[in-house]
Order: sequence, then structure tokens, then C-alpha cells
Amino acid sequence: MSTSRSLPSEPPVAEVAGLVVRRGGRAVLQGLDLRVGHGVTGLLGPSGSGKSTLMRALVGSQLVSAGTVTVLGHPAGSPAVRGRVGYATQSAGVYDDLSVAENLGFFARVLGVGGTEVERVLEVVDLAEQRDAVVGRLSGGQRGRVGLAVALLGSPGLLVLDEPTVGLDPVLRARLWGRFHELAAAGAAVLVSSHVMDEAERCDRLLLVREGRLLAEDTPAGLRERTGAGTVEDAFLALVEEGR
Ligand SMILES: Nc1ncnc2c1ncn2[C@@H]1O[C@H](COP(=O)(O)OP(=O)(O)OP(=O)(O)O)[C@@H](O)[C@H]1O
Repeated sequence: MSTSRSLPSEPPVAEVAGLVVRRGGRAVLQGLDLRVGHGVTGLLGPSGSGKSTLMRALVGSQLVSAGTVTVLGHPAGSPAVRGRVGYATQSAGVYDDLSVAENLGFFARVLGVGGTEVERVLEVVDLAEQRDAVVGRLSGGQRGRVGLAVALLGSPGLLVLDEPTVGLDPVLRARLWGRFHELAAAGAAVLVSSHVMDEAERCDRLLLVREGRLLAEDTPAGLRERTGAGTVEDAFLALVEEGR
């Protein structure tokens, strides 16, 4: 079982204060306050609760209505943090007509990182054998891992991974969670979203969101203890009941 690596006295890697985001005329984030520290932080909540919107705000690609988002000591998306935040989404932003290695080589040049980075990240996501495969012919899960590999280029200080294990088989899912913890041990803060509550136990800390609001911020054990629930999923349900 994992333990909390984010000590309260540590300065946060990312800090969100009073964040309000409107999409489609509706406040989808309703005044969020939270911190992301070192280690692996899980961002969990039901579909539509605002996880992807929060992640977009952290990488600076979301228009915000109010509040502040600070990453590595600078405003999210500012030039000072460019290249220091890795972001992988469910719809990987990679080129279908290029091979895996060509994609990574292209993004490595854009980021100004050395070519040896391509080989390193290929190993991390277990795609070394598919390096010459055209991305358009890969499975959905493999394609997602190419996007993940792009996010890992240059060893960013903050990794923002939007549902990186969706659609993967249990063996690969377990292996990737192992990789996230290795990356965290090497110094990165890793924020991973999921709407699968059983992935919560793999995280050092959890941010539980619901309907654009933070429901709880704790370790998996802390959440279970607080609510007397046996699982994080039951803890989540207990917190929803409590808030009614
Ligand atoms: N482009 C958009 N225009 C208007 N509303 C949007 C847009 N994108 C998302 N939303 C709304 O914002 C809310 C939060 O969406 P978001 O994608 O952040 O949720 P999520 O928790 O990441 O969901 P999922 O787990 O399904 O990916 C949802 O109610 C969604 O309908």
C-alpha cells in the first residue's frame, strides 16, 4: 500500500484558489480550492464532475472566470512553466500518419529535448517494440500510451494525466501505475484522473470532486477512516450523503 508523500509543510507543486470555470453558460467548477503535492495524486469523481476541466486549467488551456491557478510557483500556462508540465488527454494529440518514434522525435524537437529522451519514454510506456508502427494502426490503448509518452518527454515537474489507464487490460494498468510511482519517486508530481474508484487505492493522496466542487482531500486510508467505510468508493458515497 502507498503512503502519503506530500507533507503539509512542503510547498505545493500546484495550487488552485477560488477557481470558477464556466462552460456552455454553466459553472462547471464552482470555486475550487486545492493543492497538488509530490507523489501520485488521484483526481476522482463521477463522469462530468469537472476533472478534465480542472486539468485543463492546470496546464493553462482553460479559460477561467475567477480564481488563480499556480503551477511550480508561476501562473498556469505562463512561459515560465512551458515544457515543465506534461499533459496527456484521453484523445491523445498525436499524428496518426506518423510512426510512434516519428511522433516522439517531432515533439522532442518542439520541446528542445535530446533524442535519447525518445528511447527512454518508449521504454516507460512499454512501446519500444511498436516504435516503427504507424500510430493510426495502433489499438486505442496503445495510441493513448503514445500520448502519455509525449507527456513524459523532458521529465516535467508536474504530470497531468487525464484517464491514462482507460481501456487498458489489468496487467498493463498495474504496470502503468507502477510507472507513475517510479516517476513520482524520481521527483515528479503526478496527477492522475479516473472515474474508476478502485484505482484510488493506488494513489498517495486523493482529491474527490463532485459537481464542480471538492468533496474531500485526503489519503485513501484517511478517507476510509474518516467515514468508517471499507473502500474509497463507499467513503465517496458516505461523503455525498453527509453533504446532502
Ligand atoms: N466544450 C464544452 N462546452 C460546454 N460544456 C462542456 C464542454 N466540455 C465539458 N462541458 C461540461 O462541463 C462539465 C465538466 O466536464 P469535464 O469534462 O470536466 O468532466 P469530467 O469529470 O472530466 O468527466 P469524464 O470523467 O466523463 O471525462 C460537464 O457537465 C460537461 O458537460
